[in-house]
Amino acid sequence: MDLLSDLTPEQRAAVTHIDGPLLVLAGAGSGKTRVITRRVARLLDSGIAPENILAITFTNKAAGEMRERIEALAPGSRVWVGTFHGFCARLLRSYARLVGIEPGFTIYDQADRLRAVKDVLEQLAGDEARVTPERVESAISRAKNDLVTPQALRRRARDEDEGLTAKAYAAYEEKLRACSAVDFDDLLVHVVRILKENPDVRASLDGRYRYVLVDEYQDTNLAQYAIVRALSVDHPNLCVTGDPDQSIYGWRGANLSNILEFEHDYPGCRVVKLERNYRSTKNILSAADQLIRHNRDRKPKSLLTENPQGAPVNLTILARETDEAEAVAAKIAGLVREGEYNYSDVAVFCRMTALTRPIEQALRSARIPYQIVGGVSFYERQEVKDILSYLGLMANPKDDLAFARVVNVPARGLGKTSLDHLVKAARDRGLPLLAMARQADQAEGLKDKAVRGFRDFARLVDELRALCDHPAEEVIRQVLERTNYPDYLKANSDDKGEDRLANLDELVSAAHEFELEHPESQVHDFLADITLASPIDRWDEQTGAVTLMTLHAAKGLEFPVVFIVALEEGLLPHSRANNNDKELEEERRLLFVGITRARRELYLSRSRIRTFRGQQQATFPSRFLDELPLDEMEMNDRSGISDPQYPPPRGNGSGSWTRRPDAYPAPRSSPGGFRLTTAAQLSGSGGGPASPADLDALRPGVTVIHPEFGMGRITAVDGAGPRRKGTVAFATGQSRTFVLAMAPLKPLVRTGGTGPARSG
Ligand SMILES: Nc1ncnc2c1ncn2[C@@H]1O[C@H](COP(=O)(O)OP(=O)(O)OP(=O)(O)O)[C@@H](O)[C@H]1O
Ligand SMILES: [Mg+2]
Repeated sequence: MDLLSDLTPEQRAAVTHIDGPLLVLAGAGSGKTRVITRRVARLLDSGIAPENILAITFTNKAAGEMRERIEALAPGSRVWVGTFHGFCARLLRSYARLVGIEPGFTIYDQADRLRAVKDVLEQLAGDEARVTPERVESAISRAKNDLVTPQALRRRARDEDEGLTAKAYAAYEEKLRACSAVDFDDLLVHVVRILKENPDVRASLDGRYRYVLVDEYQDTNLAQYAIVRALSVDHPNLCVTGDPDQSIYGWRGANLSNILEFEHDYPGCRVVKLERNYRSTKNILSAADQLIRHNRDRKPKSLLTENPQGAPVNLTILARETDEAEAVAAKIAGLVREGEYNYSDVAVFCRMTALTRPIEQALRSARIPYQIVGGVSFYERQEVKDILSYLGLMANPKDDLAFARVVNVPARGLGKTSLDHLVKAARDRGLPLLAMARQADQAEGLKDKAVRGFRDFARLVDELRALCDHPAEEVIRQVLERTNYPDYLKANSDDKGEDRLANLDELVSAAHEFELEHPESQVHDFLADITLASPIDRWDEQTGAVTLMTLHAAKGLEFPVVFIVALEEGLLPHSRANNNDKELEEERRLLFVGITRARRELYLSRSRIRTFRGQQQATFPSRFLDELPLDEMEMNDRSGISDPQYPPPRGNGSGSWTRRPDAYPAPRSSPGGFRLTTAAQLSGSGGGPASPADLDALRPGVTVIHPEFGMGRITAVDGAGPRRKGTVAFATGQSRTFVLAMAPLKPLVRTGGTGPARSG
């Protein structure tokens, strides 16, 4: 196949550039990923050995696609293509001892890591801890990605909570070490250390990976940056591609300056810009372009395409989230019925996984096949995780987390108290739990029955461990048989029992497939492969199903038809981002990424009332909607409800977003409908203190409007009479407490559904 004929001159320049640093800086859908793939093929064509090439992509999914394309262009070549984490896991197996880790280390996934943080916090602070394990976990992750040590974090701590976080970080690190485990971030951090502290290793890897290619470079973090840099000193044949407008992982430590400073880091590097978009219609690109222009912290850049104008971008407003979901399902059914698209051409994106549930329900009742990317993944299901924990404990007898997970699964009469005794005894002696279980008779406070239980369990695990070098499939079958796990599952499941047994079969076939692909592999290879697989890897294009995923997971992909739902304040942008311009710009880029996934048709929607996490609330339109070219779009209000009047009468438009009054034409009447009206609208009063009737209505759970802070919900009410105070959580993310009798708070009241709507 001719590698160059279907490329533009700019793309060709990037593909044919062989030696020296190269930066491909280009907009969405302009062919960056295509350039990377072609360039690998071209390098091979020009005689470079496959083992000298390292191609890094953002997801395993992208890596798989790239491997396939390279296979088609250059059959049989063994180029290493994968994610940073996959690459580092591999390096670390070879060089683990250089950082004091055993090569048989276990990789802890997100859930394991949270479990470990919880244990550590409990140990340090008991029930007193004022910080949540989730926060500590993300602080640790952040610190690791910024290459900050526990000691350094401790020095930086400014208050008690931060001090506890730093202590927890140190204890967590110790725990991992004792369990001979590493977490996802460690994979990178350890490799950075190896490269830094061992010049000879660095030089030999630099020589081995002579040609390094990194896609989506705008989302690399400091550790990833350090790795790429260390591998490109003697052979700076580094090619990175990226689009600053698509940087959406800042919250996870990605650093945009890696790409912005590339020219400075690699002086004399070649810069190629790709200007033309090959993916989307003019209408879709125009929406993306207008939106992203609202980011101030950005170099101006236009998105151009020679593709057709296409259908206008559609924005539909529905009454409730269930209506929205049904509208999406009905539209998808219609598109497929008309014959132009298959289900697999369609994707539905939302800001958070929790928002997919109503969509799922609607698709199910419309009998539309769908697959979710990023929900509770197969390997996180309890029964699968149990069996994997047995495997983990076999492969790494120091894995205390795995021990604690399965010691009483199936039930062996080893409850929490017994385990606590064992943990204490193990800690006193500096032993792993499995080793302590072998000599459980020495542990203080254990009843005879528990001693026997622990020793039996240790014996079982030791017998199983003898099988460790057998193929994973056989090992799993043995574990199932010797633990009687299937019987336990049958006895302990409700109506899901069959599903759960089927999941175990699925696990056996996964192991079988893995062996076919990796004939020499052992149990820990299989485990590593599973742990590193991100949810998106289990997403299969061929299934003929609609894809449901978060905006974050959609990066790099493309679909003929895209729906983006729940475009509401507090969701997109996320409420967290409200008081922070940087985060707000990242939210805007997130929507930009979503929009630019669409090739031919784009449907945006929101609902006026949403029940989310158990709370029913009136919503505000996402501020980003006002930044779209509404006059070029097709607008469709099917809610039968008018927006609450905003800004309220005495407000001076101080909301951080503005609404064009004509943007969402409200229906004149809403027969049989349901309308939200503010008390202020009803009484015609301004923004002064609440009227006695309003005051009565100010109770927890009630949605209110404040002239300055906008919409919010009362979360708590305290005291009585004129000093009664209420706390309001605003849609902006702020929370404030008011003396209710003095505050200009207006409740949103529900009225009957007749008569003309007074919309704002
Ligand atoms: N020269 C070209 N001729 C025809 N189609 C092209 C050309 N270059 C790219 N494409 C197509 O345009 C689409 C977008 O390309 P690609 O995914 O490589 O873009 P990208 O820059 O990586 O996008 P993103 O920023 O979203 O990652 C793909 O379908 C690709 O096959
Ligand atoms: Mg790409």
